[in-house]
Amino acid sequence: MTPDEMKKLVAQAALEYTKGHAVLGIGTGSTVNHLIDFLADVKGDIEGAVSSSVMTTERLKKVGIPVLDLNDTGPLEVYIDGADEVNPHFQMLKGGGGALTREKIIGAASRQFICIADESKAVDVLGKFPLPVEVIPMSRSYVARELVKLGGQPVWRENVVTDNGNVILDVHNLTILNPKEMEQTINNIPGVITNGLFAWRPADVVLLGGPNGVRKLEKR
Ligand SMILES: O=C(CO)[C@H](O)[C@H](O)COP(=O)(O)O
Repeated sequence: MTPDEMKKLVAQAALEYTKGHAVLGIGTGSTVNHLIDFLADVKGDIEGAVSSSVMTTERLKKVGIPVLDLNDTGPLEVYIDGADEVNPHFQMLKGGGGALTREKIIGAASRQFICIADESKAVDVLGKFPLPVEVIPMSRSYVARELVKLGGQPVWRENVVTDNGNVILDVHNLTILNPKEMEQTINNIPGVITNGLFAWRPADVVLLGGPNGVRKLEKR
């Protein structure tokens, strides 16, 4: 089974969590794209979705699902999104697709965060995948120097402008033994909008797709 087939499998399994909810929060990425394709088949049950990126907005509109403003919907019951890494505490490293800030906002505004990923994303310690940090353009070099002081090697994701008009530094070689502390420390650097650690707001349910099917991990 290819990684993409595993993503498709797990996306289909996530449909269970959309039942009974007229408004959904929808993340960004190739796994979520499969979910949107499945949602197209049940769109009669969906009033609309709050989208975490321009890419997701376009895809939702294409399949005929109305895109709603989080300011109008109020708190959401469920947010479904992928991850670049997820640890045994359901803390995630996200933002490979550059949508981390809106993803973090919708995740925070939702009662349940469902993480969908292929099983290669499950790790013991976060940080092998470079940690994305969204920064205001004028602060890029300053923030990069501060990230070096934390032991990382920031690389500017050149030619990428986020949906919020900012830039991204991908931080390599960080040892993230305490994800909550690292999330807070990086977010305290002036110029940082947010970073891709989802430690303070971990997932509530993790669905992992693998060759033997979907493994469902729920918090006790
Ligand atoms: O955080 C993200 C986008 O900003 C994605 O959820 C993450 O990069 C996983 O993507 P994919 O489903 O394509 O593997």
